[in-house]
Amino acid sequence: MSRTVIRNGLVITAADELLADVLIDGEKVVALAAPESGLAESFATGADTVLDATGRYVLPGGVDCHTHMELPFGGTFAADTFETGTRAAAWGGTTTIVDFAVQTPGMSLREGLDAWQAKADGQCAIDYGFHMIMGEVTPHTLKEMDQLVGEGISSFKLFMAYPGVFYSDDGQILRAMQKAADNGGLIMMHAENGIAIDVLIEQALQRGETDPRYHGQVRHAFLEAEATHRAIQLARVAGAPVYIVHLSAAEALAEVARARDNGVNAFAETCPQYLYLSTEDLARPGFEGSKYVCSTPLRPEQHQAELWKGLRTNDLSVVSTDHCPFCFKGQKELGLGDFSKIPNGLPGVEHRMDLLHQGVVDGQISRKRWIELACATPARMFGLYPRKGTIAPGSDADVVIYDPKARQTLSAETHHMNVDYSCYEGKTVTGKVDVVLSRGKVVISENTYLGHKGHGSFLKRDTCQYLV
Ligand SMILES: NC(=O)NCCC(=O)O
Ligand SMILES: [Zn+2]
Ligand SMILES: [Zn+2]
Repeated sequence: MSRTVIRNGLVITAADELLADVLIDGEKVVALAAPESGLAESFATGADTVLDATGRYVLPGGVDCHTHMELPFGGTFAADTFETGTRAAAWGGTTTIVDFAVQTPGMSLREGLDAWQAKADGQCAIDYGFHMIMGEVTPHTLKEMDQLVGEGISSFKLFMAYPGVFYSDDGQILRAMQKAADNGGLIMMHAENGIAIDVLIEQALQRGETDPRYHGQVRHAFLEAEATHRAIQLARVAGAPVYIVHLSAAEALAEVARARDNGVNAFAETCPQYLYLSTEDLARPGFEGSKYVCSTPLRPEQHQAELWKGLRTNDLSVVSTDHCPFCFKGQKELGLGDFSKIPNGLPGVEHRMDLLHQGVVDGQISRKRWIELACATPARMFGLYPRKGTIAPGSDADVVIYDPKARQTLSAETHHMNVDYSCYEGKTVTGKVDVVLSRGKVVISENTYLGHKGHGSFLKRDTCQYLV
């Protein structure tokens, strides 16, 4: 078993900031020691690796609880495999992902889960877990939910959008929520009124409105708010918690805030794209806007201030990426002449820690809140805490040494995601990952990837640890 010491850094967790040495034995953190205590020196005599973090932050590895490696969508597949996507995550200081296994209608949850386990097994650079997308709510799949919770797949995504693909109606949603209330599962909701959106898509296309910007117009903020409200009320009736994914509209946030003010276990995440990008990007000339097509869609810029506020008040509890990359060439281009055929999703798994840190630099959130949103709360929400999401004795040694002063310019030329464009091309941010450890192993150092596929292990998760 190898020993590692990280010396003299500012250790930041959701709860504390302290100058400390971090002592790691094998895959686990064993202690945090005051630099003047002498503990690190004696530990270091037997240590294989001593890392100096002077002037830098020492952070828990990021937990990205919403990614889609290899997701089939609109006749194509998300361009990152588990190998390339988890490697890119590591480059950006994320050491855990929770991806979505997919149950295709007509198949069982088990078949879907087995297929996704096979895609990920032996491929990942960092640890990974799975949520289950329920393509169909039937008596059989409802029963399977119990088994999956017991196997560490303790969260289930349902869709109020995409009729004919993943869509569940209110009765199906209620049944799944009742089941979750019983077995401790957490229902994750894609909250958009897909039936109404499909009418608006048809009408827009009939008017000849085919450009990417119309994707944002038909997926109206009111239809996100309406679905969010409905999901929360259904959850209340079922007596289950609900987690709204990829929230982008201020109106939807208001629904979550209102429910939370009334003590409801309603939670929501947003994503960096909604904090930094807008309908202006969807309206870029030519077909450039297709690079920004995702659902829920980007909103007008004024929504961003509301989302940052939600992150401060905890009406938004998590920042995930919803990483779902499609190349511009050959994939986004499937929607040339018809915005509804553009595969939905943006690349982002590599940049979440940096883009949120930019929120610290800009005075939007504190350093501890940064770690709470990106590491601790996602770990708690999805049953991984304190193994993941913090630096404490007994935690996995998933640790990032972060330079808060370094400047970097984001670009497709330099990113590691398997996609031919960057949503943030040319954007300069302050802060950069220096060193990343995954379960005690250095996987990124001196601008070099030192990890390997297969290092990442499957995480059997507990149920949600975040209920009020
Ligand atoms: N969000 C998105 O546009 N694509 C990924 C699938 C989903 O999360 O709905
Ligand atoms: Zn979704
Ligand atoms: Zn998603």
